[in-house]
Amino acid sequence: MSATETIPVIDLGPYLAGEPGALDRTAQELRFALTQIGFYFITNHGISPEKIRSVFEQVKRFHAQPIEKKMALKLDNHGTGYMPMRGNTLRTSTVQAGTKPNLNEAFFVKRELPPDHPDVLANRRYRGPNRWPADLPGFREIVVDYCNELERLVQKMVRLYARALDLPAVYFDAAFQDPQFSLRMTHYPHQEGPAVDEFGLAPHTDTSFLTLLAPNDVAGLSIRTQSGKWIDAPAIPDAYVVNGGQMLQRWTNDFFLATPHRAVNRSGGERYALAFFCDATIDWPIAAVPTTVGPDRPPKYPTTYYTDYMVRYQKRTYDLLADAQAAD
Ligand SMILES: O=C(O)CCC(=O)C(=O)O
Ligand SMILES: [Fe+2]
Repeated sequence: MSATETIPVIDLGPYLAGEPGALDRTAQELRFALTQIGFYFITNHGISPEKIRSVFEQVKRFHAQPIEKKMALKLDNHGTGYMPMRGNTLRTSTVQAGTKPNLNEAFFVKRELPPDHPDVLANRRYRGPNRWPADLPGFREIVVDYCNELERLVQKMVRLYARALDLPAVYFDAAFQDPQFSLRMTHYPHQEGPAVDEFGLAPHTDTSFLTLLAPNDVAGLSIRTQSGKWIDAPAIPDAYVVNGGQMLQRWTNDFFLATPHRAVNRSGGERYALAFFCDATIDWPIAAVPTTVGPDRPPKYPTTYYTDYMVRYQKRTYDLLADAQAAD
């Protein structure tokens, strides 16, 4: 298989260990991955398999609750809480029109903010309090700890992004000091039959700067390569799958890709997924970095802000679904 039809594997070990030369060498691999494929695996990322396993256990535990318990935490306009099966108003396809509602249910958590945080008191959009299940002791601690760990990993990874863009290594440090993130804990039931327009998660691109998908024992993710071919992501033990989204395209003037992908569970059993979507600090202006613009390459996007963008994105995908239902 050619290099652009394969998801590359990037070993973060040497870079994270501070080996001389590893930063730039790894950044070159990242540059290839994000300009040619838009997806890559990372190994030796420092997140222990036990920790990952314990979060998967919590996801399973969450979704095993009775529907009334889950509905009590129904998704709010901060994007936190529970989204029921086929009730997917927020993540219908932005890539392929006319698909049925997604066959998954998901629970969303953002950064844990104290109840007296000014943004919480002001009811600032996307800065609301998390909606925790009342009867699952330990759930919150495990999930918050996992988010904290991934946040720290992203803060190390953005140095690779900076070097991959020929910028000083610390270029993104300030922007990612207090990153805006969302952890999506998804349950995909087994799907029967060959329905072509029904997906666990329909073809889409993420909105994020980067998404970290936890190592999954159950296959189901496919990505659309630049040649237009859908390829299945292999399950590589302990390796995260990483991809860029629409914000990364804006940061890089389309130099880095936001590759369409989808999920279908035909494993015969349940499938769970943990997607951590990460962006810069909520107020950071998102504009093409200097090395991606020039006289022959004007900026393609106006300066973007997370809140405005997400409000518009959610409205657009919601309207898409409303239109699709009206047409039924
Ligand atoms: O289930 C997966 O493997 C992919 C999930 C995904 O693409 C998403 O949540 O945005
Ligand atoms: Fe995705």
